Amino acid sequence: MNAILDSLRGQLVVSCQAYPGEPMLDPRTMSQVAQAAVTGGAAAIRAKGLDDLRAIRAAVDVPIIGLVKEGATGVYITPTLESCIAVAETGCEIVALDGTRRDRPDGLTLAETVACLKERFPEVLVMADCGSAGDAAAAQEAGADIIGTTLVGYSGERPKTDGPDWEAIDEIIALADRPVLVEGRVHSPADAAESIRRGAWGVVVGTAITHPATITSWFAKAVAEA
Ligand SMILES: CC(=O)N[C@H](C=O)[C@@H](O)[C@H](O)[C@H](O)COP(=O)(O)O
Repeated sequence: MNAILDSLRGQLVVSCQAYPGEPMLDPRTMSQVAQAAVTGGAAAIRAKGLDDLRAIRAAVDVPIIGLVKEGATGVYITPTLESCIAVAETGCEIVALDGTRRDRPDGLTLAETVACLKERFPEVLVMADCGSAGDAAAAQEAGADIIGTTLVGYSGERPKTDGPDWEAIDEIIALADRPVLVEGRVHSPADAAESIRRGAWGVVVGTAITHPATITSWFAKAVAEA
């Protein structure tokens, strides 16, 4: 078993991301958030953007799942081979990329993208962010090392549930012959634990740990409705 994959087994990964226009969109801030997450028990960090990735690489020793976002619709998570290479060059152990069956903007297939990235960075692992069980099956075939449920509810194939889409998650875990990281709307420790109980290799939590504006809105809504 690969040592990086081994280190993620049964573990929590924390996604540290801020979005355009937000005050926390700053590499130093994100590296501090990542350090705090590691202190709290994160076995790895997921992060986006080359500047954030470099700052986080300098601040933490745990594995990093890196990505870039190019736009916010369609295929936008590390969508091209060029963007995958740029992420790998920051020193990430794992490159996360769109793992759906949609056309990629550079015209390459997922299999071609994975093969070219691995030829250049043989040690790097590839996490395919999938939107359905169909995507997961295709991503395995294409050579991804890790299947992520990241895009379930965002790619048009599945409705966006309030919490994790357990039906899709169960299907993906049942068909996968390699590690599945449950990611997407895991909003509580109970959801995170449930992911592991259902057979996830690990679980990735973003918003509920690292996005104070959203967390605050949950509390503000509850207080307003009290
Ligand atoms: C769909 C998409 O673009 N997801 C992104 C992937 O990196 C991030 O915006 C999410 O925060 C991340 O997946 C973690 O999920 P959640 O924040 O729900 O715990």
